[in-house]
Amino acid sequence: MGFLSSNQSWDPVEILERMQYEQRKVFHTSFQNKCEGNILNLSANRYLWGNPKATCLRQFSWSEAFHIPLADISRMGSENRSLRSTIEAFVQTAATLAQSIAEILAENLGVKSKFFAKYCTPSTSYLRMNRYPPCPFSSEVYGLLPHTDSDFLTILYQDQIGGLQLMKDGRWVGVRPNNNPEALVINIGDLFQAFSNNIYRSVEHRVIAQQEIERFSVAYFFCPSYDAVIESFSKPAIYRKFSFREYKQQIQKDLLATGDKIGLSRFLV
Ligand SMILES: O=C(O)CCC(=O)C(=O)O
Ligand SMILES: [Fe+2]
Repeated sequence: MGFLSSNQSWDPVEILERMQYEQRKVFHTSFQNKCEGNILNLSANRYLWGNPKATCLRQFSWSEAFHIPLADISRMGSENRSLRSTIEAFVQTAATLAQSIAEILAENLGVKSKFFAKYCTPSTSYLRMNRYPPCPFSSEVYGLLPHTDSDFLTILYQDQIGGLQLMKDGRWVGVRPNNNPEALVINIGDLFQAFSNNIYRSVEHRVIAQQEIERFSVAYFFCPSYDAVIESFSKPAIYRKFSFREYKQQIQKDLLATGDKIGLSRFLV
């Protein structure tokens, strides 16, 4: 048995180191390969770069990503065996953590809910590997445009470079990389904001581009199945109830029409 088949016993630091190594390897293949090859053999090529809707530098994200529906992991072939087993190990840990945090956050609202166990599973969630290449005009362009995440919560692992910022009391604040190599960033997403009736807020965040060095991060988006209905735990509800499918479709529609995600304000009562 090789090292990679024994991932059950990897410790967390090992998983994160492996993730960084594998991520570098796949991003450092040619642009053409990433764009045209569907190299991860997903149900559709989920390689993204920049922002197709940008009409000026300020609207452009100086980054590339693989956005992986976790239901597709089983499709990843033998040429990606080590990446796949690393993602599986990462997901196993992140999924357990996300489930516990979601339950604790719900209990804190006084809700003892089976919702997350029922509707949010590893196969309904997503993994996004991000790379931010060095940017010659880093003061004029974002690494990743300001946005909120369209999920319940996000578990993010960032390397030591820095650049992530979040909006706090009307100001952008840096989320500096932690010296602890196991540190993860937990982010509340739009769905928890709706579920908690604005008690928890989906944090707006962005990534600053770096001039000299590349940066990597990996995000686990804790999402429900498409038919799950998200509804406020208390009355009167600020947002009408909606299915996750409806939410995603509305975001796509708005993105196509305006170039921007409008998000929860579409669902105000
Ligand atoms: O790279 C980061 O630090 C943030 C990534 C992020 O916000 C995302 O993938 O949604
Ligand atoms: Fe994000």
